[in-house]
Amino acid sequence: MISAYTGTQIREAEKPFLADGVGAVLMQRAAYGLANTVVHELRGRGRRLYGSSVAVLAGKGNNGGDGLFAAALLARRGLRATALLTAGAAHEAGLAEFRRAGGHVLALTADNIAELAAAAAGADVVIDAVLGTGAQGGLRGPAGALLERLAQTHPGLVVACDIPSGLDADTGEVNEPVLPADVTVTFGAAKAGLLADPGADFAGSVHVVPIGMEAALPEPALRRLEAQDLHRLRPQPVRRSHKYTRGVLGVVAGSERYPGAAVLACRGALAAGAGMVRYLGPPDVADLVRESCPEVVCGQGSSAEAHVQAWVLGPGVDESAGDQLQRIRDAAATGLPVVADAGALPALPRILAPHQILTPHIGELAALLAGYGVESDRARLEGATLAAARRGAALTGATVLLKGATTLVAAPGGTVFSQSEATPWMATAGSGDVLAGVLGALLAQLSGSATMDHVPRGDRWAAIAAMAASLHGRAGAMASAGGPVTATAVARAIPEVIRHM
Ligand SMILES: NC(=O)C1=CN([C@@H]2O[C@H](COP(=O)(O)OP(=O)(O)OC[C@H]3O[C@@H](n4cnc5c(N)ncnc54)[C@H](OP(=O)(O)O)[C@@H]3O)[C@@H](O)[C@H]2O)[C@@H](O)CC1
Ligand SMILES: Nc1ncnc2c1ncn2[C@@H]1O[C@H](COP(=O)(O)OP(=O)(O)O)[C@@H](O)[C@H]1O
Ligand SMILES: [K+]
Repeated sequence: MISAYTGTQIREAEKPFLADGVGAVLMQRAAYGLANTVVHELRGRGRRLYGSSVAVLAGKGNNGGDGLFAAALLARRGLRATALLTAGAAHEAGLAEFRRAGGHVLALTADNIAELAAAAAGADVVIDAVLGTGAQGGLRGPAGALLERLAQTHPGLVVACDIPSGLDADTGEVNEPVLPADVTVTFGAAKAGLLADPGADFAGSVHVVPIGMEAALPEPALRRLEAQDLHRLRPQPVRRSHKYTRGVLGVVAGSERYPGAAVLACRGALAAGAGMVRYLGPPDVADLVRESCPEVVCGQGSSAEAHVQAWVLGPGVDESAGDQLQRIRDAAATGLPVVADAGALPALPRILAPHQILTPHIGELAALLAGYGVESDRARLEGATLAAARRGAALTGATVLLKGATTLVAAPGGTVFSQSEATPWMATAGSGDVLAGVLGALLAQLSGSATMDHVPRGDRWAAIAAMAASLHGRAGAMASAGGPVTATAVARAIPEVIRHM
């Protein structure tokens, strides 16, 4: 599991070390980790260190200090190093060490922005050490103009020191201009803003460098499940399992207008190992489900009487599908774990509970929040997805799984998971229906299972949702292998992912 923290949490954890006078030691470790990553990345690109060049953009705080010490280490390993001081002043000890190592120093002013941007753009490596966790809002002064120009020139390898400057470490919100990094080397622990959109767009791959203060960290602000977590939490049939103990899932999905969504939700559920899938919906849609997935037991009855362990509600249900909406309301009233997707979102009661998992994309979340009287246009939410998911969970009382390039799962109690295994090829119609089915199958199998004892009680529903997002993302990435992928192919790849968990 990756744990991520706000900038404030990290700074609080560092305080006792600073009081003990070991701040400089932490900075040395940070700089060493940053320099090593640069070396590793250059070698990975087939470049020799000797004769390569590095430009460090250094602000006046400790983030600039990290960058200057790292650039000094690189200069001692044979790189031509230039420091661009973006704020007039610089970290004193860092700058002195940089000069001792033979680095060349330039000071940014309002008059030499173009010249310095060109100098940085010509370097093999740019280290962005303008602002770190001490940033207050967007970059002020000529540094902003420098980053903007540099971003337009697509410089060589960009390595962000701790976080890309201008990115909010707590929220992932972006104060433009931000220079997109190929790699972010972050110190002590990942920052939450690196693992939430739009921040994640600018972070590149994230390397965490331990600096010795990790034991002092509190509960993380955000978590990410990794392969070993999926392995630990995955449903496992035992020798005497039968289909009813494996978990029966009820699916209320599809309508005359969108029959395919029912098929895709069922495919996702079957692929993720439900013991049995019961489908409820209009006769024509049921026929299509039967033809596509003969394993599914279809009916037209009421959801109040169905014997299931969990529900998937809403994929492909539109507001004209009266019977389906009634089934959705009845299923939600059973008190069983529920996945509420698409057409189910507007049909639910106002006050919900954590075992009711809403799966909106950003547009659906905007509509949901508007229903609670929160004015929120889609673009604004896109700029602050972490806050949006949290808000949705807090207002509804449900667990909210916000779909996107990064999928966030927010529990009403405050826990947030972030999963990012998916590929943009998965932005294809029906792939969300498959996710709903996968999540439903996990709920049906895991809601009473002892495997979930590993997870604190308040986090269990969110953990199951995060697991579904991870499985779905991994399956999509595997099926895509860098090319187009259909929702059906995503579902088909799920068993393979589970097999290799
Ligand atoms: N603590 C430790 O021991 C360790 C910390 N570590 C490192 O330190 C980093 C945090 O360092 P930090 O606290 O010095 O803050 P930092 O991000 O450099 O920025 C503050 C400076 O920027 C300025 N400034 C702020 N906003 C601005 C804006 N919008 N536009 C322009 N300027 C702005 C602000 O100036 P002011 O606003 O106060 O005038 C101030 O001078 C952290 O990310 C990690 O890299 C590691 O070495 C491990 C050990
Ligand atoms: N750019 C992207 N990168 C990775 N995954 C994405 C991207 N865009 C969408 N997805 C994923 O694809 C799925 C789309 O779901 P959704 O929007 O509900 O589509 P549909 O309703 O057509 O099924 C979600 O799981 C989402 O996380
Ligand atoms: K930075």
